[in-house]
Amino acid sequence: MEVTIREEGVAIAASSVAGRLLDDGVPQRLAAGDPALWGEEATAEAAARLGWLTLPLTSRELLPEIGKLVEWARAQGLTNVVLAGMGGSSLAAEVVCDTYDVPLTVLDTTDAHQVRRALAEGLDTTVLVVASKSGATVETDSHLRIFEAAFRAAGIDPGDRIVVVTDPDSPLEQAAIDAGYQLVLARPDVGGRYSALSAFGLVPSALAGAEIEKLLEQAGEVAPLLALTDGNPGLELGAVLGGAALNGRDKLILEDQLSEINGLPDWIEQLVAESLGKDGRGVLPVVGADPNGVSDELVVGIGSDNGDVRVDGRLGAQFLVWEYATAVAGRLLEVNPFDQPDVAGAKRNTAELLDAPAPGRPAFTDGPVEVYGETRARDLPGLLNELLDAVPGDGYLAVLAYLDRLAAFDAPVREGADFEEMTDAWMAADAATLRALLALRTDRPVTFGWGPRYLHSTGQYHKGGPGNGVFLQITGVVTDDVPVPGRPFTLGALQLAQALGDLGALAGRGRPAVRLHLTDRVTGVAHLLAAAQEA
Ligand SMILES: O=P(O)(O)OC[C@H]1O[C@H](O)[C@H](O)[C@@H](O)[C@@H]1O
Repeated sequence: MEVTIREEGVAIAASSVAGRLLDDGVPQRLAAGDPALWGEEATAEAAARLGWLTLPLTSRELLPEIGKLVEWARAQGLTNVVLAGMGGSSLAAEVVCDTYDVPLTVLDTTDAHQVRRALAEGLDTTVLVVASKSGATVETDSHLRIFEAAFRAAGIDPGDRIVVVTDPDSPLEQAAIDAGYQLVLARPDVGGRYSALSAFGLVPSALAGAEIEKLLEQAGEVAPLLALTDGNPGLELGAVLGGAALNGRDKLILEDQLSEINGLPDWIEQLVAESLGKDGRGVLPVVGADPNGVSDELVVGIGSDNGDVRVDGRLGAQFLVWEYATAVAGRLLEVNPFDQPDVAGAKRNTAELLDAPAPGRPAFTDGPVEVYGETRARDLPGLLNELLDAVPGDGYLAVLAYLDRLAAFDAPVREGADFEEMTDAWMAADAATLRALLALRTDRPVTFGWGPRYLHSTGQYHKGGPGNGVFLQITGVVTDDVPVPGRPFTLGALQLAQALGDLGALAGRGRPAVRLHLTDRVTGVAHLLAAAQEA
C-alpha cells in the first residue's frame, strides 16, 4: 500500500500537519484504540466505534460461519444475490463484487420501478441479504416486507431465502429469530461506514462469490503499518486529506479510471462525506467528474497517475487505510468522525410527510417537467442558468435524482450497434448525464447522487458541512407502484416523502433547492438534458 504525493502544494499542506500528528502520538494512540483522539465531546462515542481497527483479524472468526452460509445457499441453487441495505450496509459489498466481477443486485432505493426489476430477476434462485446495523432503516425494512410477500406469493418459504446481517439486540435481530431467517450478527463497535471488512461487507460478497479471505489478507498485510510513525500509509493519507482541507483544498476529486478496483470512490464518498461533513466543516467528495484545475481541489487517483496524490493498494488494504485516514482527518478538522448529526432531520421530515404529503404547486411547467421551489426563471434553461449562477465561489452544485438508476439501460439501441453506440444511447437516457452537461458550464464541482442512497452518505455533508451547496432534485412519476406490506404507504409515497423531506431540510438551512418532477420519465430526462445543452 502506497501513498505518493505528486504535487508540491499538497506535499506542503500535508507536512504542515504531519508533525503535529506525530507530536500528539496519533499513530500510537490510534493503534491502542484511544477514544480521546477526537476531543472530549466525541470520546464516549469513539469508545464504542473503534472496532474497525482490528477487523482484519477479528473478522477471520466469521469465516467458518460465512462458509456454512455459502454452502447453504449453494445447496439450494441460490445464485441470484440481492442485497437490501443503505449506505454503509451495502456500499462496500457493491465495490467488492464489482471488483471481483461477481453479480450482486443492490437495493438501496425506494424507486418502485427499480425494485420491480429486482423482483423480476428470478425469485426461484434468489437469496435476499437484509443488512442493517440499526435494524430500523425504513428502506431496508420495506424491502424485507416486499420480498417476504413476493416469496410467499411464489410459493417459496422466506425462511429458506433470507439472510439477515445486523447488530446484536437490534429489532431486526429479534425479527430474524422469530421468522427463522439465517442470521449473522455484526460487531456493535463498528459504525456503518467503517464496516467494509465486517459481516456487512463480507456476507453478501461471499454469497455472491467474491474471495473474502483475500480481502482480509490484504487488509491484514497493511494493518501493522498503521501503528508506525514512519511509512504509515493511513497517517500519510490522513495528513493529505486533513492538511489539504485546512489549506482550502476541501473538494476531493476521486479519480479511478485506470484502477483495477471498481467503484471505490462511491464507498469513499460516504466515508468522507459523513465522517467529516459536520459543524460547518468538511470535505466534499466528487465522484465521476474531471478536475477543473481550481484552487480548492485535491485530486486523488486510486491506482492512477491522474491526480495530485496517487493511492496504490489492493481493495482490502484500501478499505482500512481510507478509514484510518478519514479518522485522522477528523482529528485535524476537529470533528467527530463517527457520528452523523444531520441525517436525522431529513428522516423526521420524511416521517411527517408520509402522514401528510404536501408537494405544493409548481412554479412553472416546461414540457414533461414540473418545477417546484423558489425561482424567477420561467423555463428550464433559465432555471439551470439561475442555479449555476447561485453557486458560491467556494461552493458546489448537487444533482439529486430519485429515479430508477437502471432505467437508462432500457433505451432503445439500434440492432447491431457497437459498444460506443450503445453507450451513447444509454447516456442520452440517463439522468446522471445532467451532471456532466452542467459541469461543462461551471468551474465549480457538480456532484450527482441517487436518492435516497445519497441521504445515507453525502446528505450529511449537504446539511452539516460548510453550507455552500446549491441543490437540484429530480423526482419522477410512478406508474407501477409497489405497496409495502404491513405499512400504510407505498414505495412511491415513501420516495416522494424522502425527496420532499430532504428538500425541506436543505431549504430550511437557507440553501437554494429546487425540485424537478418528471411527469413522464423517459421524455422528461431527454427534455432536461436538451435544456442543459441549450442553457
Ligand atoms: O445499517 P443501517 O442501520 O440500516 O444504516 C444505514 C445507513 O443509515 C444512516 O443514514 C447512516 O447515516 C449511515 O451511516 C448508515 O450506513
